[in-house]
Amino acid sequence: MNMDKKVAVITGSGQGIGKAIAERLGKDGFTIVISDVNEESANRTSIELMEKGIESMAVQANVSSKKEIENLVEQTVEQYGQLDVFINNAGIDQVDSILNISEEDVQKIFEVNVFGTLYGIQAAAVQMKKQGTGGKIINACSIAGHRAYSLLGAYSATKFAVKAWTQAAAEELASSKITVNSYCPGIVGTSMWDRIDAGMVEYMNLEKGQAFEQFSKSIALGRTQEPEDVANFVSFLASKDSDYMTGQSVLIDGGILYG
Ligand SMILES: NC(=O)c1ccc[n+]([C@@H]2O[C@H](COP(=O)([O-])OP(=O)(O)OC[C@H]3O[C@@H](n4cnc5c(N)ncnc54)[C@H](O)[C@@H]3O)[C@@H](O)[C@H]2O)c1
Ligand SMILES: CC(=O)[C@H](C)O
Repeated sequence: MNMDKKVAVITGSGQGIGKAIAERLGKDGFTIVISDVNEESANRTSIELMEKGIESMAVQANVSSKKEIENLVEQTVEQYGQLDVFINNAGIDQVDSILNISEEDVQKIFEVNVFGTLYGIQAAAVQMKKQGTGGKIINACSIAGHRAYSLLGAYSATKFAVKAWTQAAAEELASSKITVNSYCPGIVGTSMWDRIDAGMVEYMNLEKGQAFEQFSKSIALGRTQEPEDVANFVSFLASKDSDYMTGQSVLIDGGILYG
């Protein structure tokens, strides 16, 4: 174990954007803790990183359990002695109309996207304050945290909440030299968009892939986003170069929304 190396935890990093962030931060020199509710994908991704020469371990954790997130931080510190960057990347989607959405579904998406992000901020901040070394907490927001989309009402509400956590936590933790920022991707071709497309085409009577295609037309740069496009920006947020930035939820969407 190299105690000079910084340690980053990424939730929901068994696949998709989280996995790309893990790979990028590993290349940047971080020791990486892969965490996911899906134990198999977490283990597989961690092994892939180690095969690339990146120091890594996997911890299965469901972000909607405060206890499991506290345990994730404990295991990280037990293994590597410190926590420098905590990325609340895990999130789930949901496609439904405002009139149809059920209490159970709203509860479920808020438990993961809103409560889960809060538990991550809390557990990471407690450890970083104990260390007295400062740190960086980074959250997954979205274009849907800047404007709400029809059929994505509950999802959008959760991402507005992530933006609120980011601002409040940034103010409260600044005196401990802990910064809190969010990345707000646009349309990234992961399994999340496969599910959103499937849900939307059913509602709108379209063919498979057409909802993704229609949304993608709004991207000024003319291509959909790769997980690596997001990871490149998160690399900056996790680095010293972002030290003077806090409380921001930054659009990284190829030019869909401006502001
Ligand atoms: N894909 C996009 O276009 C897009 C755009 C903007 C924001 N985002 C956000 O980026 C993040 C990652 O999205 P993605 O596209 O990679 O999604 P994805 O569905 O491909 O991957 C999400 C990962 O999170 C894990 N996960 C789900 N629920 C969990 C829980 N309760 N606890 C721990 N892990 C859990 C899944 O097992 C999976 O590995 C999400 O927060 C999402 O809202 C995605
Ligand atoms: C999934 C997501 O956050 C946007 C709407 O693409």
